[in-house]
Amino acid sequence: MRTIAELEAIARERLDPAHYDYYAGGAGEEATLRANEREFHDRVLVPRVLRAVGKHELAVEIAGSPLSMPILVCPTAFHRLAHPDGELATARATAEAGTVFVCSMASTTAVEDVAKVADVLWFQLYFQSDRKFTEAVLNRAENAGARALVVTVDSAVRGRREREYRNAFHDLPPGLAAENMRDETGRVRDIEMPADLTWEDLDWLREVTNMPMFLKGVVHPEDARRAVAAGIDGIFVSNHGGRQLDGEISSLAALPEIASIVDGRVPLILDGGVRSGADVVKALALGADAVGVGRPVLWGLAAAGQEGVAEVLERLREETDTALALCGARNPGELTADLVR
Ligand SMILES: Cc1cc2nc3c(=O)[nH]c(=O)nc-3n(C[C@H](O)[C@H](O)[C@H](O)COP(=O)(O)O)c2cc1C
Ligand SMILES: CCCCC(=O)C(=O)O
Repeated sequence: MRTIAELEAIARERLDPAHYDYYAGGAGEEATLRANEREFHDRVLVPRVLRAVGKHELAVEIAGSPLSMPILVCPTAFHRLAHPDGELATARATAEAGTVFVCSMASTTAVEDVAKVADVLWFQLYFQSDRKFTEAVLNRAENAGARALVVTVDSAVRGRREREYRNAFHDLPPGLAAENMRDETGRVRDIEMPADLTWEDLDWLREVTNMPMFLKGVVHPEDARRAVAAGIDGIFVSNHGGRQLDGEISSLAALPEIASIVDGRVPLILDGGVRSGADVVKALALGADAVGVGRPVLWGLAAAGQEGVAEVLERLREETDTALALCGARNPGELTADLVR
């Protein structure tokens, strides 16, 4: 199995440089993008020994969805830029790995088609000010079989991504479209960033869907507290892979305080900078119930389609399995904060 770094190198050769930059890049000077990975390296594991870990397991359940391992695939836009099979390839590999695929609102394959090949499907939403349209998209996802809604809240406006400006990357190539943005006339709408979204709108969202609802992009402990009070079903502790607010706290650094405030009342998913099984174990030890991966999946997809995504997910599974046992834990729930310094 190739490493994630090897797959990224292949992806970089294969991709149009503007598309590689779109995937790889972050906002501003990319300080937060780098901090996400650095934060994992700056923390070390202090494993326990002699704990009879011969029978250990990785499966977890999050908001009623079964995951064969505490790793899910984050929503990322435009998979058909990476590979002609696009989201279908990613969803198939994720189903094979037995975990959750979060379909982006900005997928280049309609959520109904993704649902046909996915196993456990969640749907990510950018709230649109046209509520009728927003409700219609949610109905499409729910009717297709999505089992949870992930509302992205870290994107009141789009982050300033210098690589996109430099490459003048504004549009998808001909033939590709954000298929969930088609209205009843078949026209594809532009995706609006939800600048005026408030907690009250979340109440409305909960009325129009039965899916459990996650907030994605929370890093302030007070927002986590408020989310729990508002009856939210789970939180993605995330800075959008460093693509929104440059200078923002790394997601791993934000996690412990949020875990302490939430205190197990709702599941926490950490994303941003997860690149190895040791990273997964560190995040779980510091309070995450699962982690999400974004770019590694895109590198696998661009390098080798469905096979490449499968390679990334299997590598992360095997590394996590090894790291868990070497830390003296028999399941993700046995990973505790004292294992990380
Ligand atoms: C190319 C790309 C596109 C993304 N598109 C979305 C999106 O459509 N919706 C969303 O909520 N997050 C999106 N994200 C953020 C990811 O869901 C996730 O938070 C981030 O990639 C995690 O960091 P990592 O790439 O270091 O694993 C995107 C990230 C990347 C790299
Ligand atoms: C309009 C699509 C936005 C995708 C996104 O969230 C990202 O590029 O980070």
